[in-house]
Amino acid sequence: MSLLEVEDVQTYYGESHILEGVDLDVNEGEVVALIGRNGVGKTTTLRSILQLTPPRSGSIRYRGEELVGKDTHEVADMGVGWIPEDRRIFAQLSVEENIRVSVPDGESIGDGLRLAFETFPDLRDHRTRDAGNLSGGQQQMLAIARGLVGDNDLLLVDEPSEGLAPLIVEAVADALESAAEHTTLLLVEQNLPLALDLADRFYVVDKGRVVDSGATADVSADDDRLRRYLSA
Ligand SMILES: Nc1ncnc2c1ncn2[C@@H]1O[C@H](COP(=O)(O)OP(=O)(O)OP(=O)(O)O)[C@@H](O)[C@H]1O
Repeated sequence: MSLLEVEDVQTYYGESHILEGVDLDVNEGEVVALIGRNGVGKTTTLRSILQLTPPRSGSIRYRGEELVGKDTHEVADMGVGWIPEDRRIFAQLSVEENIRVSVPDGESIGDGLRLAFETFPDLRDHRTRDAGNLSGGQQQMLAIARGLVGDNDLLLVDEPSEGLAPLIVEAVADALESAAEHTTLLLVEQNLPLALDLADRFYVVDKGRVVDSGATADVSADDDRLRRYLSA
């Protein structure tokens, strides 16, 4: 049994049929990338898993348990974390406070801070700064750190490199690699070389369906196999 099993998921926004039967699996410990053009349904796939936009039909099982029909907070409580495109850190809170509030009730805040700062030493250097004053890359690291200390076994990460300068993208990639030592990652990433570098396996989404998948070791970023789905 895979950690996450998505089967024939059909999701709508109103009457717009966005996901037309998405199938994918994520195994424990893996990094899996969802790739594809703008607007093909990658974010909607993550939102469907989280039950933020509940699918109209299909099945999404996490550790064998059906998520469709649950509330988002129940999915979160089961250990599925989300790092959305807009990162959603608390700009007015310090780096440390942002991490503290992500540690679930009953868990050790000290352990959470240790994990965050060991994984992202850069954040330790800025622990008292307001998160809103961090660079875009540091904010992304903080968002990932918050996901990590949230006691999540699966993190859904949406476009972590978006809007970041190339040097910062490298730092975020390192951060995701560190995160992957602790948790399973399902990653939406438009930056194909980055996605292939980070992930063990990929799924190509096009027009609301998975149209290709495989091991990242078997493809390269300039393969026609991938390019034909990714160029505009
Ligand atoms: N809240 C919404 N209401 C209506 N339509 C939406 C909504 N959110 C997204 N869509 C539409 O659903 C389709 C899929 O969007 P989605 O965000 O999943 O794509 P994506 O592959 O993640 O691309 P992007 O990188 O642009 O986010 C798009 O056509 C988009 O316009």
